[in-house]
Amino acid sequence: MSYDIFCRVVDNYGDIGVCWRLARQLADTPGAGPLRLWVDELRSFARIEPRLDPGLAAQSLAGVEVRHWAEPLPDTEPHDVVIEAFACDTPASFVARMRQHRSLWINLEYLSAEPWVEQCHALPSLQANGLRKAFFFPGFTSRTGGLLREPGLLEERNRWLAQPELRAGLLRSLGLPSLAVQGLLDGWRQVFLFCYPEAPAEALLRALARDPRPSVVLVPAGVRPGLARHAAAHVHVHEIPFLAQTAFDPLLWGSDLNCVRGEDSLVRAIWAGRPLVWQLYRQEENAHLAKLDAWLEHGPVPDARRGLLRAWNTGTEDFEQELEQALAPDAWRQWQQHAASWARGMLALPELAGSLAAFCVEILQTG
Ligand SMILES: Cc1cn([C@H]2C[C@H](O)[C@@H](COP(=O)(O)OP(=O)(O)O[C@H]3O[C@@H](C)[C@H](O)[C@@H](O)[C@H]3O)O2)c(=O)[nH]c1=O
Repeated sequence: MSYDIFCRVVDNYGDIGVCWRLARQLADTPGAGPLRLWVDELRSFARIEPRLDPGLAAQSLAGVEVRHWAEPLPDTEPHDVVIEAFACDTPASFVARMRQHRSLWINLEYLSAEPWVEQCHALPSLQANGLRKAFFFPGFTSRTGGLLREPGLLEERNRWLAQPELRAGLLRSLGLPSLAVQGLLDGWRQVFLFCYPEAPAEALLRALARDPRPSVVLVPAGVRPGLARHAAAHVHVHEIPFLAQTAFDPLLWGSDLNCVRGEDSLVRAIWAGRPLVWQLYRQEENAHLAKLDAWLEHGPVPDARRGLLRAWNTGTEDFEQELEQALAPDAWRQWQQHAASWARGMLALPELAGSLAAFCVEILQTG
C-alpha cells in the first residue's frame, strides 16, 4: 500500500511534527510501498529535521519522498491512500487524479480526548465525486485511532535510562555549564519547559525557588526569551538548542517534570512516563479548556493536580501555589507513580500508524 500525505504548516511545529513522525512510521510498516510527504513550508520542517534541505522541491529522507507542496502541483500519479492532515485541503488537480486511480482519501484529525471523537472516528465522509473518504481520529481510548508510538520505544527509553553516562552526554551537548550538569546528575530537579507565551512561566520559577531541591529549567531556543532574568539562587534557567525530532525524546526521558504543548510533544511526554504539564493550543471561545477538562477525565494526573493544569492553561498566578503543593515530597511521589502507571495503561491503546494502515487495508480490500 502506497501513501501520499499532505501537510500544511499552519503555525508552530505540530502539524509537520505529527506528519513527519507518522510518515516515517508508515514507511516502516511491513508491506508499505512508496510514501510521499507533501509539505507547503519546508523551513519549519528543517527546524525539526536538520537533514532536510529546504531549498529542494523533492528529496528522499528516512524512506520518505519529501515534496515541496507548491501549486500548481506537477502532474503526479496519486498513491493508494491519500492522507489529508488536519483538513488541509488536498489540491483539486490531485483530487481529480485520485478519482482515476481510485485512491482512498483519509482525513486525519487533531488529537482530542473529547467523548464525541469515538463517534466520529472512522466514519465515512460522503463525496459527490464518488471518492471514498473517511475520518481518522487519534485519541485516548480503544475506540479511536490511538496514539503514535514507534515499535520498541519504551524498551529504548529504559535502556537509555539505565545508562546515566548517556544523560550526562546529552546535558553536556546542550551547552549546560558543568555545575548544572553535575547538579542534575547528583539529583537536582530537571524541568523541561516547552510552552506558549501565555504560560505563567515566572510563577513556575517562583514555586521552584521555594522548593529546597535545586532545579535546572531547560527552555528550547526562542520559546521563552528573557526568562533567565527571573532565575533565583537555586533555580537555574538555560536556553538549549532546538533538537532534531529524532533526538528529542531523551530530553523528556531525563526530565523530572515535562511542560509540553500542542499535540506531538504531549504524546512524547506521555511515553516518558514522568509528571507532565500540558498547555493546549489556544482556541476561540476557550474551546481548548473544554478539551483540557475532557483529557483530565481520563486521569492523566492525580485529582489534586487538576487545578495546576487548569492554572497553567488559563495563565493564572494560582499556578505558583498549585506547583508548590505538588512539589511537596509526598505529593510529588504520588504524581510520579500516577504518571508512570497512567502511561503504562496507555500502552493498551491502538498504535496510530498501525491502526491507520490496518483501517486502510480493510477499506481497500472490501472495495
Ligand atoms: C522543542 C522541540 C520540539 N520538537 C518537535 C516535537 C514536535 O514534533 C514539535 C512540536 O509540536 P507540538 O508539540 O505539537 O507543539 P506546537 O505548539 O509546536 O504545535 C502546535 O501547532 C498547532 C498549529 C496545532 O494546532 C497544535 O495542536 C500543535 O500541534 O516539535 C523538536 O523536534 N525539537 C525540539 O527541540
